[in-house]
Amino acid sequence: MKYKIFVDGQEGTTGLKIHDYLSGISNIEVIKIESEKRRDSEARRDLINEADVVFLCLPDSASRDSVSMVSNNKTRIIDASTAFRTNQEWTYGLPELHKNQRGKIQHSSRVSVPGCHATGFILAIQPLIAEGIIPRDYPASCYSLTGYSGGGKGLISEYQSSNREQLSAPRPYALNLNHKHLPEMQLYSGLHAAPIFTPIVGNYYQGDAVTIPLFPGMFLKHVTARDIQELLASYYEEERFIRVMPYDSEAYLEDGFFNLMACNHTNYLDIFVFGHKDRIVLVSRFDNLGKGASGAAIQNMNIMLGFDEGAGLE
Ligand SMILES: NC(=O)C1=CN([C@@H]2O[C@H](COP(=O)(O)OP(=O)(O)OC[C@H]3O[C@@H](n4cnc5c(N)ncnc54)[C@H](OP(=O)(O)O)[C@@H]3O)[C@@H](O)[C@H]2O)C=CC1
Ligand SMILES: CC(=O)N[C@@H](CCC(=O)OP(=O)(O)O)C(=O)O
Repeated sequence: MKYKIFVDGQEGTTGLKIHDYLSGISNIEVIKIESEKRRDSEARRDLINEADVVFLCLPDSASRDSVSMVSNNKTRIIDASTAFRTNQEWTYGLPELHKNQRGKIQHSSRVSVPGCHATGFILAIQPLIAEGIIPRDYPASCYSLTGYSGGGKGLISEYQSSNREQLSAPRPYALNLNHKHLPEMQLYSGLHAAPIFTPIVGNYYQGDAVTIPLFPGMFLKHVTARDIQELLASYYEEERFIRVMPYDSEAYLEDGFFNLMACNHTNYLDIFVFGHKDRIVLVSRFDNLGKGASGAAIQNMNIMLGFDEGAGLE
């Protein structure tokens, strides 16, 4: 039997990339909406209820509308928006989070795809909190360097159609310190308070690196950067898409600089541990359109339908 798959938001950045991935997967039938009807509620309602799995690649409010259109017990939803990420009736689609998270995703009919920056932050810091190294009341902070495709069609068109000089330099944003990923960063990392998070968008299409500075003097146990690398490597040893890089900071730099784009066009997330016994920096590197969005959405579908987890992704 072929599973019917519908992508609501099929002509957006995330939706188009999901279609690319779906074209490499067997045992599915992709059902599409006529282009001119893609915002027509009745046409969307019909396809949503016909499909076995629906990807929502929409703004939050449109995602909520689509979920309210489901009128059967069969349709399973994978939502790329922020709308349901901390909703306890939904499953957070980060299979590597805990040993039992993959099983929850497999049996869930409502799965929320994590935000790109949140993915990088949580995967790097959560094991250290769970292992009792970083205290839950640690005053965490992080910044993220991201390509402009993370901002969807609007930001892509701004970068590609304008020659305003200020777009050539990296631009910090969310300086109100209320970025929409903070609630999920706090909830799934296990921290008591959200981190101070300042993302920075650069004049390149895709690729994201989340950097977390840490002071070992504030930890609950005496550990060095090398110990942290060993702990993370062991925590993610069996994970196919999480690669914890060996501790040897200089080896990862190209002429002294870090390459933000080395995970592009893959579903990998690489974790680096830099530093020593006094100062540590964790860096998560990934493709914001891969493990940060569409790749993660496909990985969740594969788990939910019992497919090979890497189907279409490798
Ligand atoms: N880009 C990224 O890296 C990531 C994006 N996300 C999330 O995924 C979701 C989609 O983002 P992205 O693909 O980047 O956004 P885009 O702006 O590129 O695409 C949004 C899509 O939603 C459609 N849409 C907008 N409003 C409505 C509406 N009222 N009814 C029906 N369709 C509507 C648009 O239709 P139309 O074709 O007519 O414009 C378009 O296809 C967002 O929630 C975003 O936060 C998550 C992780 C990363
Ligand atoms: C450059 C840019 O604007 N990036 C987006 C992140 C996109 C993403 O992962 O987040 P959502 O799934 O929550 O949309 C931002 O920082 O808001």
